[in-house]
Amino acid sequence: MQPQVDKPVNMEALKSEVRAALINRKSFSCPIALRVAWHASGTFDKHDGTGGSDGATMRFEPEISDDANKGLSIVRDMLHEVKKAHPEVSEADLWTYAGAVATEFMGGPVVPHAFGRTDADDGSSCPENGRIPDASKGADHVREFFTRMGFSDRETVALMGGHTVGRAHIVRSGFDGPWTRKNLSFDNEYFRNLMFEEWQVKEWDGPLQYEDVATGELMMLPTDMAMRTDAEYAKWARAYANDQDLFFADFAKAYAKLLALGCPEACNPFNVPGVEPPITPFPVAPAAAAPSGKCPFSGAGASSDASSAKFRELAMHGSVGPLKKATPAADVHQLEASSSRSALHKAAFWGHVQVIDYLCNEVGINPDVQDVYGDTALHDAARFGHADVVKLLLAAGASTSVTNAAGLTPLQVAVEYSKHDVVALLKAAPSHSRL
Ligand code: HEM
Repeated sequence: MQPQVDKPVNMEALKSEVRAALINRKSFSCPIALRVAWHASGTFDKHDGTGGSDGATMRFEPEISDDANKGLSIVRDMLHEVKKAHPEVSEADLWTYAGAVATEFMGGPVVPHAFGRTDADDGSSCPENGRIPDASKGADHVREFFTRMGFSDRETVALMGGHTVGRAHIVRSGFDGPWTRKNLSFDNEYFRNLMFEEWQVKEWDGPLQYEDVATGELMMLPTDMAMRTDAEYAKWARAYANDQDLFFADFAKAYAKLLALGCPEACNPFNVPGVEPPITPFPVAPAAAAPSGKCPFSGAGASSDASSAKFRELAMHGSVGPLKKATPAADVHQLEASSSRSALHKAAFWGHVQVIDYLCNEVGINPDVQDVYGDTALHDAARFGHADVVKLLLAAGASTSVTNAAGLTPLQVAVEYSKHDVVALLKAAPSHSRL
């Protein structure tokens, strides 16, 4: 078990540092932080007490390679500086805390959260893969998985309301599109869309998903549709569509319960005086088996051009097909006014290899443009360990010698974030500069 530093947590500083890590001029990462905390916790099995967020086991094999967790390790890197500044907070606590406060940052309810998780040393306490529900399945599957975690139907539907923010990405899950129009705001739009819009099967060459009949711009997964077609689930989905306060109250309790599953007693936020109890009690796991230790962007500012902003957004989401279609109408070199970030920066940040290939080799975007932090696309790719992106950027002639506002070259950034593959690539790269 990782050594714990015994010092009180400065909650005010921690919250504002997490906020700055998730909401800044590079990205608005609250939705993915909400999802990471759910995936870290949603492996819990009430029958034997295995799984759950204690141990931060998503850092290790096999959990790190579970298909469901594709693309999620980036959040750990986003929180790297916060972890460094707060050695008294375990990674396991930091991930769940980030999920809880991300909800609040997006305008959602305050989610009760308590510390006390520890970090495992290795993957020996990882649950087996396949414990996160499969989006292509129906109500029976959803009920089986959430009952295994210890949730009632009402709590399950409230938790599914997490899809009111963020979107699906073909490159991560194979699905595509947002559930809501205001997908960086936490509200009950997911339930209003699900229950009051008309939905049809989307005609495309991807997996089964649904689109709204009126515009085709919104989507639902098969598991989302189960919240409408299953009578018991639909009762709660309708209630939340009609009453946002009820949704907020139920989501806060259900998500708080989720984040504390399988964790030491200190992490149970409902033990804190004044915090309302969860809707149904915590599942009691057999003691012997209990694990011991383990949004403020887009905005092409003054030079605003909707097509160019759309182009950058598609690059950010890794949607290479639509990006190609959007190219003729866009000023592909235009930088986002608020951040000086190009489409290349945005794709490099999230590791979208196909988009980088297209932008470097067909569009010809200058890879050495620096954003407001002085970072080039190579700095962003190095920070998050996107080795394949680094290779493409180097092949496109990206400079290895540009320093960012912190005085660091891409190589120094990769060393700081322990991205060993990228360090090797950058050390082997011929040193050159276009500047
Ligand atoms: C039956 C259960 C669930 C299934 C099958 C499911 C499936 C998915 C899938 C396929 C995606 C798209 C990922 C991507 O392509 O980037 C996604 C995204 C997301 N999920 Fe779920 N999910 C479930 C439950 C939940 C719960 C309980 C929460 C939170 C309380 C949640 C929060 C999110 C968020 C915020 C995103 C957007 C992430 C982003 O924008 O990067 N999901 N989910």
